[in-house]
Amino acid sequence: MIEVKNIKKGFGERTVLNGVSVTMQAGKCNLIIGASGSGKTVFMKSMVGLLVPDEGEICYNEKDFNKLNNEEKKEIRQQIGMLFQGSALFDSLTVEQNVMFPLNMFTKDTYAKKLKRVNEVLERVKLKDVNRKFPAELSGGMKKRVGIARAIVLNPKYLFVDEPNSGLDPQTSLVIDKLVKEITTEYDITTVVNTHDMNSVMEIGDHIIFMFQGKKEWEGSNKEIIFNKNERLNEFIFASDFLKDAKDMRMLEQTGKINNDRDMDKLLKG
Ligand SMILES: Nc1ncnc2c1ncn2[C@@H]1O[C@H](COP(=O)(O)OP(=O)(O)OP(=O)(O)O)[C@@H](O)[C@H]1O
Repeated sequence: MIEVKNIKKGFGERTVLNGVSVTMQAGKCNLIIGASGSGKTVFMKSMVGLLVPDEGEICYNEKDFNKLNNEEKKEIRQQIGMLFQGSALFDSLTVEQNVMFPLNMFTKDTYAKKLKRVNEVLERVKLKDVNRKFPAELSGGMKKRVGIARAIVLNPKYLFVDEPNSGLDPQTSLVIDKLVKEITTEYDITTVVNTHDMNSVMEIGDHIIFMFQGKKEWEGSNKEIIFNKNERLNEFIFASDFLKDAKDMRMLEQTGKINNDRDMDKLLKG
């Protein structure tokens, strides 16, 4: 369980996070949305311990991460998988070596055991015959899948994903979203995703946190977001492609019918 309690973080004069409190839902996809510069990345970096908040607590199982000793921090870190923007694979390492990297760092397993695990997770993300390839030889979507394989290789309890769809076409984005959602449910992971992508919000957003100027402005589910009455959130979502879907949903509510052939079942599924 991840509980964020009133965290504040600034750089010099600039306050970036201004008292954020939220509980990430266990075994669900928790999405952080908000305009560029609203503090999403700083928030995520604070949660994984890459940044130390000026005030407040980031609690894993009710213990403040920043008050743990090094050994205890290492234990939590081992339970955290991360998928960075752009996948952040090591260019000079093969796919197999990239995915094996966390196992080399955190385990003393034999090579054979590590290789077995690497192949298991590559299979899970539906990648075959890529062990010997280098990242430069892969498509953007394949790189993301390698990144996901690496993020789950240690069987994490927590998965942090920064902008999973950046640089991907809509079709590939959907595949990656689906994979993140499936893995979250299958392995009972608490997943936190930073995203700009409103399609992701509808597809995988079990719990959505809307950030505005360093504060949590709204939180709710992907069904609640459609009919929300928060002005700032509506301004944000109406500036995106989501507008069309949200308008359709409202019309459906008001008139009982929609004026185009969009797949409402798909939009409503949760
Ligand atoms: N290390 C740093 N030093 C100084 N300022 C920083 C630092 N990291 C982030 N900031 C500032 O904090 C603010 C929030 O940045 P952050 O990257 O969290 O935004 P974001 O919501 O993730 O934006 P985007 O969607 O564009 O990635 C920005 O104004 C940024 O310039």
